[in-house]
Amino acid sequence: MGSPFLLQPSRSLTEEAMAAAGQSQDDLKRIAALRAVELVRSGMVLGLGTGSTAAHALDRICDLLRGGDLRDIVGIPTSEWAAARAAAANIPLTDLAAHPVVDLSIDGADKVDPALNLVKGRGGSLLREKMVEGASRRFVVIVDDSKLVSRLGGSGLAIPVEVIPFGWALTLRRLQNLFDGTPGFNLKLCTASINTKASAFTEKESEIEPFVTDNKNYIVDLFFEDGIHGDLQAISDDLLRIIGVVEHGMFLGLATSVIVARKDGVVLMDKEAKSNGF
Ligand SMILES: O=C(CO)[C@H](O)[C@H](O)COP(=O)(O)O
Repeated sequence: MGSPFLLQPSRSLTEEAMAAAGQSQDDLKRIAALRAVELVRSGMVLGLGTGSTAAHALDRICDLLRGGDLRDIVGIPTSEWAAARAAAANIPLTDLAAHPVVDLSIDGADKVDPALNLVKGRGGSLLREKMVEGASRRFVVIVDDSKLVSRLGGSGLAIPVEVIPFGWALTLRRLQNLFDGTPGFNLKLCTASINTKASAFTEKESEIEPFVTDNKNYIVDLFFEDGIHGDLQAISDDLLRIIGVVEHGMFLGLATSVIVARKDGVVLMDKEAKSNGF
């Protein structure tokens, strides 16, 4: 996979660098989103991402529809949030049953490693995101450069795992067992309050209020002090083998390209140019 997915800038990088100078993180997210939306064509089936960066893409698509520059697109939302926002923007919605192949998905990420592997799902939408983006011909990730890491899972940022509520405490112990002996490993059930995390080993199942996903599941956050080491695909396989685990937030090999907005310009990466700009 190579140049077909490299985006051709509509403006020179120098001009873009000037525009980006002095911009806030949200401005950078918007710049990345606008570049991704340049790939959208009339008639496409679009995967609609979730989060503050994806919101900029949704807004831009809405503007293009309103101005008549885009026609006949349909969107598959990756969350209830995206569905509501797209509906408010008059983006016609569909689903994977009607459209099992998605032309283009555009979404943010929490972290991106040099191999274009991602951590996603801090908004709790990882399952639908992975289903829609995994069904996409192209999955374009939009980030500001704070999301770039040399290794997934470090810097206090968890890898979320979606689990079935039934017997969640047992599932959590199985997750603990999987990483027993891993230095700096910790895990917590994600609670409804965004700022508080319940320690699953010290509180009873009935006493905590878990965060509930769009699919009515819970999230267990996995923390690796120094990032996640080893064969990520093997770790993914091990996680998915645990009964009660539905999905996890490592998106391995799914991103076609990543658009990174930095203060000094925009870096476009695809699978062959993966070290560009890191
Ligand atoms: O995976 C996601 C939601 O489940 C988001 O794309 C990710 O959390 C990035 O969010 P933001 O664009 O707000 O920084």
